[in-house]
Amino acid sequence: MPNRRIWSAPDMSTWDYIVVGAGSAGALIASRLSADPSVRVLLLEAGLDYRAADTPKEFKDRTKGLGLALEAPKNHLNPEFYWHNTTATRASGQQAFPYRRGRGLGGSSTINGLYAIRGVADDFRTWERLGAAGWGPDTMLDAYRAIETDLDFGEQPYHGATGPTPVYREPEQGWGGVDKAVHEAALDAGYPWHPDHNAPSSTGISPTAMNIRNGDRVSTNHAYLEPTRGRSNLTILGNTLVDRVLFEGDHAVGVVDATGQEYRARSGGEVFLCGGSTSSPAILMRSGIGPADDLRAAGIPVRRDLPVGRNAQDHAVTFVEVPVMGAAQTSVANRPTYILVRYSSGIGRDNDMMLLATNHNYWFGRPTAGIAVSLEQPYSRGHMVLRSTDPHDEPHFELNFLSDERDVTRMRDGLDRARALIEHDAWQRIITGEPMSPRDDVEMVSTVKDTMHLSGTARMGHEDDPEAVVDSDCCVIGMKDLRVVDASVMPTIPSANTYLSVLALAEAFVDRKLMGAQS
Ligand SMILES: Cc1cc2nc3c(=O)[nH]c(=O)nc-3n(C[C@H](O)[C@H](O)[C@H](O)COP(=O)(O)OP(=O)(O)OC[C@H]3O[C@@H](n4cnc5c(N)ncnc54)[C@H](O)[C@@H]3O)c2cc1C
Repeated sequence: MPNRRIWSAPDMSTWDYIVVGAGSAGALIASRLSADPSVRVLLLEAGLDYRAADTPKEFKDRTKGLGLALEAPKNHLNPEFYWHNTTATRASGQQAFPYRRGRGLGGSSTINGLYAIRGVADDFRTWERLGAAGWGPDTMLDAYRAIETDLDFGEQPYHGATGPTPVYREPEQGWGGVDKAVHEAALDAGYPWHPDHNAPSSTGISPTAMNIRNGDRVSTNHAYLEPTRGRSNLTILGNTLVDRVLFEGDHAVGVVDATGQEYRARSGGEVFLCGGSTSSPAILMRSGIGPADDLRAAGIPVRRDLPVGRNAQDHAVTFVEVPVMGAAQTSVANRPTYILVRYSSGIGRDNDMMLLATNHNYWFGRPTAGIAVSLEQPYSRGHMVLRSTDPHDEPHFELNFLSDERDVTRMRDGLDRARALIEHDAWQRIITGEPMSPRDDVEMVSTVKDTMHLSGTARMGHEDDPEAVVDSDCCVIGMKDLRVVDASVMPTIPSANTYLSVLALAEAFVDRKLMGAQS
């Protein structure tokens, strides 16, 4: 696809805001900030700049993009839309594995699985408790409302009806046979039904919401950049791989890309890193901001000793796989899952566990169906390894899944719950063979997978907190005019797939910044 730039020879001298990364958070922020015609915004993106209507067909589809990303080898993936060399070792004893991120306008929102699930109030009470002042449940609820048009429950006071991102749930007629079996079995097991998992305090069985309209993906390129990219004060530059931040003293004054090209902010302007939880910490480290020992080992002069790349969290997932009749595997658009079950284990906060109906495992190249067990509030923590100072060298992550005994206990219990559901008559009507699942904890650890929801690698917190990288205004601690605003700054991963929470975080950040500018 050609790299289309609709601007002509912008004045590159100075900018009020330089936003690095046109993904989920970056697209929203650039779009909202450029609503003020008096400021000049530069949005730099490593991947393609393209019009939303040119999104490849496989990513518009509500099923295929997800399947392709999960386990497919590199040559099955549309090369322009992924970062290919980021890797992660999920758990002790496992091999390093490609860890997928989206590249190009929309970032991961162009390739993700479209689950549109909010975190729970308890998540944001925890953020505040960990020092993220002002990031509590009320702030996040306002932001969730602002970003969405809920197509099913938009009239409810806790939903939005005019935001850029549509949220849709497939009615029961469209579910697969496995979705229906999970629904029936879970009801009989005593899990409550709630038609809207995004309603405050909801728990139990719900249809999974998706950010689609008329069956098609709505990425941040569609929702935020397409309507605003014609603004004369917003310049989007694709194919621009940012290497590091430029400083004068403690002030960030711009960035430099991998070719050596510099982009400068005007005096008092700012740099926002929105490269996502794999890239923003790497840019910080290449800029001399990170754990001092790691920086010295990489030969990078230390500008500021901060725990960048630590605190890495993702939702770990294991499976009970079951051979089922072909007819039970089909659903509208052949999507693998329309039903989930959330519950509280008693070990974590509210809704710390999730079971996902899986109509088919074509993703993994196997003919089975089953139930995925997802640990929504891990206690285990991982970290980033910067491979080199070359910006083309993507980082590696040691995720350390199930390294905390509380995670092992909950995952073991989750597998038991999934196996119990499969004993139900509803399953016995569709099952054609023996269920398969990890036989013991060792097998569980050796087969656990990630969900590509990496968060927390530049954690928000109080500026005196030795574990914090940014303060509650997302400013890098000890530096000036430099902020990180993306999944990296989440103090703990929310108890849900991360996309809506990243958008809400970016939305709340812009509100906070604009309020600050007025006061
Ligand atoms: C395959 C996959 C499936 C997922 N499924 C779901 C799901 O179903 N539901 C859900 O809620 N969440 C899902 N997620 C997670 C969710 O999409 C992410 O948490 C969220 O989109 C992250 O937003 P972000 O802004 O932090 O980063 P991103 O959206 O990844 O944006 C980062 C942007 O920065 C750019 N960038 C990075 N480095 C540089 C650099 N050096 N210079 C210039 N640009 C740079 C990138 O190319 C990208 O465009 C999935 C993620 C993946 C990868």
